[in-house]
Amino acid sequence: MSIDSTTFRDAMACVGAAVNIITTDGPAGRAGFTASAVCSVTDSPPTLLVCLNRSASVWPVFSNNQALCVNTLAAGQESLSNLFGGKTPMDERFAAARWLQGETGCPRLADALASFDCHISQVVSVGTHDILFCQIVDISRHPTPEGLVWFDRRYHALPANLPTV
Ligand SMILES: NC(=O)C1=CN([C@@H]2O[C@H](COP(=O)(O)OP(=O)(O)OC[C@H]3O[C@@H](n4cnc5c(N)ncnc54)[C@H](O)[C@@H]3O)[C@@H](O)[C@H]2O)C=CC1
Ligand SMILES: Cc1cc2nc3c(=O)[nH]c(=O)nc-3n(C[C@H](O)[C@H](O)[C@H](O)COP(=O)(O)O)c2cc1C
Repeated sequence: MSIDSTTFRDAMACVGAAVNIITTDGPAGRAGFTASAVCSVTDSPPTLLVCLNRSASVWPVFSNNQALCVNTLAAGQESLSNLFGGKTPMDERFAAARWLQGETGCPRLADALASFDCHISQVVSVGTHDILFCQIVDISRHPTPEGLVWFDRRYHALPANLPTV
């Protein structure tokens, strides 16, 4: 059975995922984009993966810099996610938030739920996307996390503590 992309996307729309801003800086310059296709791979060595469409304007920058920071967004950062979700000039994207510099030199979002500073250790191309395997060199976390999930084509806030029933 062959599955068309609308059927695939409609099904994927009901698979909830965290929302992340992936940033980079280095010889090819600074860039960032929003990604929900982010996943833990292994804890030895600590590794995650990020799927990046090769047609995205940011692709050559990530491809050349070989380092990135995965900034997982918190509730309240929906507009920042939309800004990094495409079409907006890069300086405008970064002007909308406060950034620190990570160990790799990549921008770390000051108020992120968690930030994973990484070197890109391996790249595998599948269809339209590159899977970037990222070895983590530093992690920072927010003290009182309130999560954000992309589900059913919109954002949903997750409170820090669900009331007990
Ligand atoms: N993996 C990716 O490249 C993703 C891209 N997006 C893009 O963000 C925009 C808004 O997202 P939605 O309203 O959720 O759009 P949508 O209705 O096009 O997609 C629904 C779901 O399908 C998956 N998806 C969408 N485009 C994909 C792609 N090119 N390759 C692999 N999986 C894909 C994602 O899980 C997405 O949440 C769209 O333009 C979409 O293409 C969103 C999520 C993941
Ligand atoms: C919620 C959300 C999740 C996204 N997830 C991904 C993703 O996992 N991988 C990807 O390549 N693009 C993803 N995108 C689209 C990119 O953010 C967008 O293509 C990127 O900002 C590049 O756009 P540009 O070519 O206009 O710069 C997502 C967009 C949104 C709004």
